[in-house]
Amino acid sequence: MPGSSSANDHTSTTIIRRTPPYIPTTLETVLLSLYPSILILGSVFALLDPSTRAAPYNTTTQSHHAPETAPSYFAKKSNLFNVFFVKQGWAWVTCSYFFFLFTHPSTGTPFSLVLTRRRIRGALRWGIVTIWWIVITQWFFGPPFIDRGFVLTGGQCESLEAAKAGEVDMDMPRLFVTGVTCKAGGGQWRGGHDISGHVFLLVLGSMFLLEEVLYVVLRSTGSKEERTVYMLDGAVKSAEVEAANEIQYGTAERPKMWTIGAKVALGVAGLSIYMLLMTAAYFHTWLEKLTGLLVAFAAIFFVYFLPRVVPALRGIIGVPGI
Ligand SMILES: CCCCCCCCCCCCCCCC(=O)SCCNC(=O)CCNC(=O)[C@H](O)C(C)(C)COP(=O)(O)O
Ligand SMILES: Nc1ncnc2c1ncn2[C@@H]1O[C@H](COP(=O)(O)O)[C@@H](OP(=O)(O)O)[C@H]1O
Repeated sequence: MPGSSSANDHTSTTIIRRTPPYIPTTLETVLLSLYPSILILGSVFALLDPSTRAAPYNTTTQSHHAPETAPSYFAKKSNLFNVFFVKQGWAWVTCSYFFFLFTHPSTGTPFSLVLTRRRIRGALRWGIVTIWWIVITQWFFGPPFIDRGFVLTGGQCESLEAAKAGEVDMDMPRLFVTGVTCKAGGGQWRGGHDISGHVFLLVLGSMFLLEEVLYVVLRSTGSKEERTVYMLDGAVKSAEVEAANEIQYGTAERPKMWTIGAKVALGVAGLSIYMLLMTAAYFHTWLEKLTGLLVAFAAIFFVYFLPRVVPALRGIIGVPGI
């Protein structure tokens, strides 16, 4: 019967009611509410903090006007965390994840390049979120989704100097230019809805790392955090029923689960969450932050929730730690 599973003994039948797979676990509920809370916290801070309110704000670039008048170090685009961490964000997520994947004892022999089932499935999940990151921020058969959305909602590249001099047809940039090439050419990217690329990348990258690392570590420390899945016959079971054969360790010889790889990945996720707070406080409108969040959550839903409901997808990309 969907929604339950039963265990028999000689005298009675115990019905175990399991939470449906599409309902987030306690950990996921905490994570899913953490992100909107951070965005609200940062935005409310910007509304209330006197120095942030007083600092001139440029609605075209969605940032504080000039570095000299920025209300904090983190309100400057040139801050080192932005330049070396967020602007290279996917490289940090990728490197820390593969370091974790190839050094954690639960996925295979640490520091060996042997491709176990868990490693292959982990790499596939990374591949899907990476394709999503590319489509949204880098390239989607031409300009990425963020730039296409900007143009579709009425935005364009305004190159005032060149237009004044009669050197450009103002309709051409509207069709062909991306946000990056527009700004690099001295134009102003204005008029449309600019989904926050920072919010998108920071939410996607950190939630990906947390989903991948926390379940592996919690599972191996015997946590009660249970994920459920639909089986092919519609029964709801614990995801554990599909766990790959693994070595059973005695208590004394159990390998360390909080490995350096797990700590580095959680460090990257933690710094991403801090930078998300800074982005929420000093950049973008409420709506741009919200759309960045929703576009990131779409991939998280596909990779971590849908496989629990669709066995065929789970058979390909699996569930972290299983
Ligand atoms: C079914 C699964 C199939 C699996 C196959 C998947 C194959 C995918 C291969 C693709 C290779 C990608 C390799 C990725 C490695 C890297 O990360 S290298 C690139 C590093 N670059 C970054 O990290 C840039 C991050 N920055 C941004 O995205 C943007 O600057 C921004 C933060 C979104 C802000 O944008 P602005 O325009 O500056 O506002
Ligand atoms: N936390 C942060 N720290 C510094 N700059 C940030 C930031 N969040 C956003 N920005 C800047 O605000 C602009 C819009 O960001 P996004 O659309 O990616 O959210 C980008 O400017 P540039 O494109 O001029 O670098 C980006 O660098």
